[in-house]
Amino acid sequence: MTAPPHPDLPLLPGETRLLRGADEQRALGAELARALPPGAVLFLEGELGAGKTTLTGGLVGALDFADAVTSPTYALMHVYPTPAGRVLHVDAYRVRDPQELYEMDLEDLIAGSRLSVIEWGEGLYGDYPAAPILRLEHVEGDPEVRRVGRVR
Ligand SMILES: Nc1ncnc2c1ncn2[C@@H]1O[C@H](COP(=O)(O)OP(=O)(O)OP(=O)(O)O)[C@@H](O)[C@H]1O
Repeated sequence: MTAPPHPDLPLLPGETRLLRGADEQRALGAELARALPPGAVLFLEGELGAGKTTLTGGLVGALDFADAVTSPTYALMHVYPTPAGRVLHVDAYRVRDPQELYEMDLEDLIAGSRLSVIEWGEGLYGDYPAAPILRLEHVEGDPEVRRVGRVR
């Protein structure tokens, strides 16, 4: 939790990228997977269809996990056992009480994972100050593009 911010990420804080098509979205996920160290957390914010699952698919794929990645919306958490270590994919959107996350022993799960991707985890931003936050957005007038910005 006291890890320094990650200097080698493809996006700097405040920077934004336009990604055309799911392949570019996956490619950013792959870059992030390579840059983030073991135990790191990546926070994602983005409406329905903004590309969170696609980006996570690229991230997990870069760690040599070939199976399909699906949205964790109905499961709260998916666990992908990649050869590089476990990747957690958590959707905290419907978790109103942060206590619920603590009761899952999330902190220990995160510490023992290669990477943890947490959607809508603002209740945890303070606990993981070094973790980057990405905001994924649709681009008005162009359904073939997504905007990805690093908020922190
Ligand atoms: N950069 C991009 N450009 C164009 N289309 C994209 C891009 N990234 C993802 N998509 C497409 O957008 C659709 C929704 O993507 P995805 O399922 O990843 O969104 P999501 O944020 O996970 O949505 P949900 O909240 O429903 O789980 C998919 O068809 C995907 O191929």
